[in-house]
Amino acid sequence: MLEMRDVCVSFKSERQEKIFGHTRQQVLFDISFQVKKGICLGVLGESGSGKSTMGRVLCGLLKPDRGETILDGVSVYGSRTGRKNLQNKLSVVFQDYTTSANPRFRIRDIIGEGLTVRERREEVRLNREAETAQLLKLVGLPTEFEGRFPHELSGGQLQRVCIARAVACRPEVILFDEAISSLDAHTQVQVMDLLRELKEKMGLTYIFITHDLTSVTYLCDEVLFLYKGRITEHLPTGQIGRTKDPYARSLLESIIVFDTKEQEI
Ligand SMILES: Nc1ncnc2c1ncn2[C@@H]1O[C@H](COP(=O)(O)OP(=O)(O)OP(=O)(O)O)[C@@H](O)[C@H]1O
Repeated sequence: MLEMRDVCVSFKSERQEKIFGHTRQQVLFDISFQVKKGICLGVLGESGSGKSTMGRVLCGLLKPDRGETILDGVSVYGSRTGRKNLQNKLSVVFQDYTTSANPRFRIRDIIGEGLTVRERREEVRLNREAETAQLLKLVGLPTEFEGRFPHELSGGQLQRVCIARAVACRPEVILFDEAISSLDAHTQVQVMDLLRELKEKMGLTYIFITHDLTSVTYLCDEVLFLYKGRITEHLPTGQIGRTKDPYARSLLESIIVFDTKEQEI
């Protein structure tokens, strides 16, 4: 189980007052929630609400000012063991697949980064060729792609490679930060179907950060709303219509308006 307890984050503000020292802008306020194993938790909020900052705390990249992230009972920032535990169990897929895949690497080397993590953790030597072929198959890509460079793939195909890299180290949790946002609608659905399938097959837990309500309803079991750095609601996706969160309400209303117009046509 993954948990955040009373997490607060602030950044140094640009408007520093020399006489009184640095001023800080707080972006996360007492964030607490739990994600059970096998659940896909959607984190939804408007731009600047703190979603990516929360993601960075979750994946070990940003130590909070206060509070804790706990994975399977071990505090992530409390000790080196905590960070190792996180590195062994959590993978990340970012939005920008073009920069998160080294353009000079062939696809087999990109997937190989994930295999290296597994080799180190399990202290084994893997048959990389066979593993790469298996992973490409798993994400629905032809095995011949292993010799290609990133620019020789479409955006959707490259994001599948990034997903293959993320699952290559056999994680328990995958954090997706706007991972499908820059894909076209059709490819988004294909990638979400793939994510669903992988989750079932591998018993994975997902944290799915997005500003898109539709993808949350398609993929997530639970949804957490962030508004100006605070959690305003955490509820099962099936109950999303009951939300009182202002951002969620505005999103829901915009969808209803869209449906009405469609009917008028
Ligand atoms: N390294 C940083 N230094 C200073 N301020 C930061 C830093 N990272 C984020 N912020 C600020 O924290 C706030 C939250 O940013 P964050 O990227 O977490 O929002 P978000 O909800 O992910 O937005 P978006 O959907 O646009 O990516 C913003 O006001 C941002 O300017």
